[in-house]
Amino acid sequence: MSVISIDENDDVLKATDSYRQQRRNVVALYLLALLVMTVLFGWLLHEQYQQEIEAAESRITARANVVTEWAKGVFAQSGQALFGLTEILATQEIPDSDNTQLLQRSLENLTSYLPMIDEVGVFDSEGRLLASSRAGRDADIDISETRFFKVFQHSQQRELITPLYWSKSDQRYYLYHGRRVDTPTGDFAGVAVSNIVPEVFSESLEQMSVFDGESISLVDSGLKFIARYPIPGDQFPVGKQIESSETAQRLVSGDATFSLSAKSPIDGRERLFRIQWVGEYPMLAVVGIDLHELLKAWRQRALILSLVMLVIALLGAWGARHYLSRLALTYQLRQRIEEREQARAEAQIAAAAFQTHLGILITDARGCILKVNETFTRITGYSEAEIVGKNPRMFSTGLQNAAFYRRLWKGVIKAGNWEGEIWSQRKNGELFPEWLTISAVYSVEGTLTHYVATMSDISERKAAEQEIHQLAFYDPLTGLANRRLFMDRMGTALKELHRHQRCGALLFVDIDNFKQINDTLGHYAGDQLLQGIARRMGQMLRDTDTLARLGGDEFAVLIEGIDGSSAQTTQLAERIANKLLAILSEPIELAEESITITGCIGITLMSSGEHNVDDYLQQVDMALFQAKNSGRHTVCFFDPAMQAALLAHVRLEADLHLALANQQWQLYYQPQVNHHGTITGVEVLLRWQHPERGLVSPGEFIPLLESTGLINDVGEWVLEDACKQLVRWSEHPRLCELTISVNISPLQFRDDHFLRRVNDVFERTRAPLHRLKLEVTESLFLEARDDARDKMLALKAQGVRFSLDDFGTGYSSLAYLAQLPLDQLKIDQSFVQQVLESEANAAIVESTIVLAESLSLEVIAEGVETEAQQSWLLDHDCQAYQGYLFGRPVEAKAFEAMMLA
Ligand SMILES: Nc1nc2c(ncn2[C@@H]2O[C@@H]3COP(=O)(O)O[C@H]4[C@@H](O)[C@H](n5cnc6c(=O)[nH]c(N)nc65)O[C@@H]4COP(=O)(O)O[C@H]3[C@H]2O)c(=O)[nH]1
Repeated sequence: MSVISIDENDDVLKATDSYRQQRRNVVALYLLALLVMTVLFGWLLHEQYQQEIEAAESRITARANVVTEWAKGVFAQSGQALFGLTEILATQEIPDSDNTQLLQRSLENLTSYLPMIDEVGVFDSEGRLLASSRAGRDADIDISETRFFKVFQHSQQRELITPLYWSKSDQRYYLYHGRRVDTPTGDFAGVAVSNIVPEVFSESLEQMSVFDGESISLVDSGLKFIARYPIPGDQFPVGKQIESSETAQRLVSGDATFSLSAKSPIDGRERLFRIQWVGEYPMLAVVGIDLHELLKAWRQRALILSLVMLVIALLGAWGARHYLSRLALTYQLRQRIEEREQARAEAQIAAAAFQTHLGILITDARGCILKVNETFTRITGYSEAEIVGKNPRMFSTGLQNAAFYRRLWKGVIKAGNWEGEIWSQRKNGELFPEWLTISAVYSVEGTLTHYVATMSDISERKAAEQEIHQLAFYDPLTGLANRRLFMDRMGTALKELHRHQRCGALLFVDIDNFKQINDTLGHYAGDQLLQGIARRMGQMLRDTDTLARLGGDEFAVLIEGIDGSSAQTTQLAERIANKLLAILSEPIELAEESITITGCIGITLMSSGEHNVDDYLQQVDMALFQAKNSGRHTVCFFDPAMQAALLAHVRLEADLHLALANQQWQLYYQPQVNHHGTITGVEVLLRWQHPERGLVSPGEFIPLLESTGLINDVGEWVLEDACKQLVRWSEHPRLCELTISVNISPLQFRDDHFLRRVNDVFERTRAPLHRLKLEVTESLFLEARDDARDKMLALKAQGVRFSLDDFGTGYSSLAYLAQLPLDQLKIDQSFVQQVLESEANAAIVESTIVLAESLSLEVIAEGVETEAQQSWLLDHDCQAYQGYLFGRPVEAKAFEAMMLA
């Protein structure tokens, strides 16, 4: 499941993101469309509004023009009347106050034709009323102090109309229209004034037809109300001041004609006003149109448009919502499809996982088998149908006890799972090991629902492991434990010994002359022999003992857990060793031959905590070495003294390597005399001047030199030093006849390079070889006699002589002796020293002397210590001697001093 979850989560997240993005886009698109539509509709309404306003403006402007023209006509009529009057007065002279009747009648006639003029009067140049069209008008009226009169009196102004003017005498407003009256000479003669009644305007306005909401007003230059249609009523009488600061401002700023929107101070309705001066007269024509009325149609259209927009918006919202819900549905569907796909993929994976190389068994919480896979069937042989409903207990073999199963289920309950190796059984009853994993499955609520067991048949693996184990820890030939396992067991045994304060024994068994048997009878027979021996020893030993083959013919036995003293352990080990030897020596049939073999056994005892494995192995090795050195069919216990000796031996061996480089070798010379007691020669004897141990005897180190191969180098040094001595002595008259005998080890002699090395020495030293005697021992001729003989002959050809040392101790064949180019026989000191005491020795010495004589060889007796011995030897015709009686081995200087004394 986890394999696909990451990718699928990514997909789900991507799909969700995409869905949300789409949703955002749709909402944004809708809002944008709404905005565009609103802006469009707004713009449209605004345009229409503007058009309405502009149309209204045009209309009220036209109406204002008409009103203006009409008002101008009123003033023009008044002006013409006054013009005619003044013209008449100018030609006829103004009558004095006493003759005004004619003028008054003219004035009365004039007013009767001009209804808009309430009264016409003529004032003289002093401002006194001369005549009036109104009968009974007070003759004392004087206007000389008015600004109106003064304008005419002091300027050439011909005509003037006032704004509304309150007539105190008449208690009403007039618009006074004055015209200058000149004398025939052109001087100021007075003023003719007509009183225009403001009501004349309202009466005329009433005649005009107005639209709904339209108003036409006339105000004077001081914004006092003159006339209006529709009539405002009593609350707005003529002369009432109209409060409109905006209009006042515009007038002050000099605007002759303008429009403005304002609330009507008369009826309080919002209007668009057109205001313009009536010509040059102090009057304003104000045409207003009720905006509410004006925009009624526009508002209706706006309402309709808004409704349309709302409908469109709603439709758009519905469409968007629908689209979004479809989108959501698609998304949900897709999600469901994906979830289904995912579930299907998971189911496929689960199914694939179920069909794995592992056997799978599923039970319910009570352990009742619900399902198994094919691998399970393949491993156990049970088909699903055969075991569904059963309990897995049917597979238990009885090889695991109840405690094991208790631990198993404890693990499952505690940790949720358990795994381990367990024995199971197939349908055919065959038992097999399996690796079993049991896991408890819990629901989300934490209730145990199932157990899932996976298993793999590990019988092949176990067999392979067994084989590997066998190969790693057992000897393939005999089936016994190999060295590795033996070491391991030893380690374990030592720990056990330490823990329980017990004893044990370690035995090494070695077959005598196994190599010869192998070489003689062949390797197959050798293998059979080893197998036979292993079998016999195995049968003899207890199960608790470990028998191992360490390699070749080397067997080891580990005996553990002996509850006794070391003496008892020794006895037991010895008894076992002797039994083993007895078993070994029983005849065995090999290659159709019955052969009897022997062996040697080394034993070491193991007790608690004293030594480690290596120590015990070393000890038992020494014991075996000792046993082998002691001859065939021997048992040897490890002896600490033996270990000390061996250690000393090892150290000595190490020191030997340094001896030559450090010039620790020294030659001693022991005289050889003839029957007159004259020194005829010397035997060279090697000494080792050890820095710590002092002078070391050749008996200790010669065998070591031989075993390490160092004998070749050291022997060459001895020969060279002896040759140099010969050369030195040959130059001295009293020493020049002396011979020098040099001991040559058989190993040295047998070396392939022996002749070359010796010749090199001869070459280097130029020694007189006829005075050089090489002492060889009988053992030289045990093997490769011909080779030894050839080498002797080669050297003999150069004048070198040969003496056979230690004669009588070896196994020399007399017949062969005769063929060797010997010059001297040296009777071993063991015979010489017992010659007087032992008849046998005397007989040997005697016969040796006879033999030497018969072979024409010289004879010399070594180890002569007493004169009695010498006289016996002389009596028996031995005329050369060497021994303490004549001188001990000494350094060259001491020897020379003795010779020259
Ligand atoms: N008890 C007693 N001993 C006497 C008497 N006269 C001589 N000897 C000892 O007898 C040994 C004679 O030497 P060997 O038989 O060749 O036996 C020699 C010889 O086999 C070997 N050896 C000594 N030097 C050399 C050498 O340079 N090369 C080789 N290969 N072997 C040597 O070591 C052996 C022992 O040498 P050493 O200890 O020097 O012992 C010498 C010598 O000191 C006597 O009257 N009484």
